[in-house]
Amino acid sequence: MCGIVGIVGQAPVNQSLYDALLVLQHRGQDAAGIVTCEGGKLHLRKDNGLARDVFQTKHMLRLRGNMGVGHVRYPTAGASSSAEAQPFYVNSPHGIVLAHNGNLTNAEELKRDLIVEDLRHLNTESDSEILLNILAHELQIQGRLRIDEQDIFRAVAGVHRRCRGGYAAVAMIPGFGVFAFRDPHGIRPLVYGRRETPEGAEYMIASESVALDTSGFDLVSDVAPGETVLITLDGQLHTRQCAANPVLSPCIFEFVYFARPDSIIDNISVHKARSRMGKKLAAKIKREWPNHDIDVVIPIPDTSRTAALQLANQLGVHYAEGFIKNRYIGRTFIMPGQKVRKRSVRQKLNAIDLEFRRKNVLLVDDSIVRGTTSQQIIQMARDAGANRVYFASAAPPVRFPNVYGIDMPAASELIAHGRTEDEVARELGTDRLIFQDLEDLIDAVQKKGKSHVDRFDTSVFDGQYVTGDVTPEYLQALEDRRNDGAKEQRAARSESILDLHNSN
Ligand SMILES: O=P(O)(O)OC[C@H]1O[C@H](OP(=O)(O)OP(=O)(O)O)[C@H](O)[C@@H]1O
Ligand SMILES: NC(=O)CC[C@H](N)C(=O)O
Ligand SMILES: [Mg+2]
Repeated sequence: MCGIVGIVGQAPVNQSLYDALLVLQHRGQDAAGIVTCEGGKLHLRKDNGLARDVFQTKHMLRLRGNMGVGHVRYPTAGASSSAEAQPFYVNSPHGIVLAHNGNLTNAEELKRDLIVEDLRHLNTESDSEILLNILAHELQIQGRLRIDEQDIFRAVAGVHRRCRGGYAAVAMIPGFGVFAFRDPHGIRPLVYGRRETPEGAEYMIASESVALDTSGFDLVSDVAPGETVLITLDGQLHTRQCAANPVLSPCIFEFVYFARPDSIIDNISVHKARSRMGKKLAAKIKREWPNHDIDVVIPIPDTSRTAALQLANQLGVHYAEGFIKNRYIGRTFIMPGQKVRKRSVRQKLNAIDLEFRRKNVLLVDDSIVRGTTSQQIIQMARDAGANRVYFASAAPPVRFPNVYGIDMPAASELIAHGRTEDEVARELGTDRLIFQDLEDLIDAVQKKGKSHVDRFDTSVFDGQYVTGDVTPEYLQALEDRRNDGAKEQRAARSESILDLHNSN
């Protein structure tokens, strides 16, 4: 997953872009970048690392201009080298900058077409560079010296015709404006908001509404699937549906894990969705295990807290924070490589023994993916003196790869792949394991049928991919290319940067 942001302001936007990236950091910890536009000139700073490390005062001072685009990266294609940090830039036509969240499923085919037919050069293995070049080509064939909003809408329509997969993107053209588009299934989230200033209105487009909140922008709307939202330099907003058959099917895993709880995605509060997941899980426990002997419910910080608290309330069981999280360690799931993920769980979480000693504990997590966290946490609970250690997951077992922007490329690395729930329980070493049912998860996110979203991408749970183009051969090739071993080998090769002048 990645976080993206774009702003058209009435004053310098560097600080607001930086602030937005800080609150979107949970979506990507590998690299960060900002491009601003000052008159006809673009200023770039991007590198590997967290936003707070990538942007020093000297960089911020150079990021001048009243519009700009920012990105925090969690790689799902190519390598994690700084050459693939975003935003990407392409010189022709007009100079385009782009930041992308998601993953294209027909990247290989597009790459071939770009090189052989569109005569374009690609310098990295990133699918985002492909997306940018498709956009550039579709704009180029409009053949206009002075572009207007119709040219942009036609170019994005071309992107939708050619690209498959998940893509929420923000782009910028010097002297023109910032525009954003969401794929025809709306798989990845994207919102925009408005802020009034004495000089006039300013707009921000971002992956999550929390970025708008913290910079004082009022949420206007989600970008609809297939829609383009364009803000010209003079502050005019234009929107247009650019896809032939848009069908909103957002990724349900955003609600389970990715998004911040204080965000609202497609009109659904992530916090409330997680609370309802806790309620549903409690109902399942009451139904299937009426005589349970749970003494205490303990969440695995951070993401599971909301669901765990509700679960405890519904069961009428004591809730305790038995694990303390080191606030200086980031999210472990989105770290690159299994070795660092494993080490980080232990550095990140430590048990308070007295909450465990001689008790039957129910540990609650939002999801079990590779099992890295749960396996270690169950052992830690035993070491802390727990009598029995039960485990509940607010999501169903993750059994299938994700192809739309979450780096779960290899089925063989998923602990529940090809295993029954009992086998997973044995593998994790828990005395009892309870998974949420998929219908209950959907119901929880859908506000019990009250939401306008009537379909989600639930592929990691049921193997049904909403774009309809994901074949077993594609999944096999993805697994071969991006399993942990292959990624390690790729990381060892250094890549060259061909880009705008990058401040250092
Ligand atoms: O089964 P696994 O492969 O371990 O993945 C699942 C775990 O990873 C995530 O936590 P993470 O530490 O990334 O972030 P959090 O602090 O937001 O919970 C998620 O919340 C689970 O705890
Ligand atoms: N997680 C994402 O959204 C990744 C975006 C893009 N596919 C990349 O690897 O940089
Ligand atoms: Mg977690």
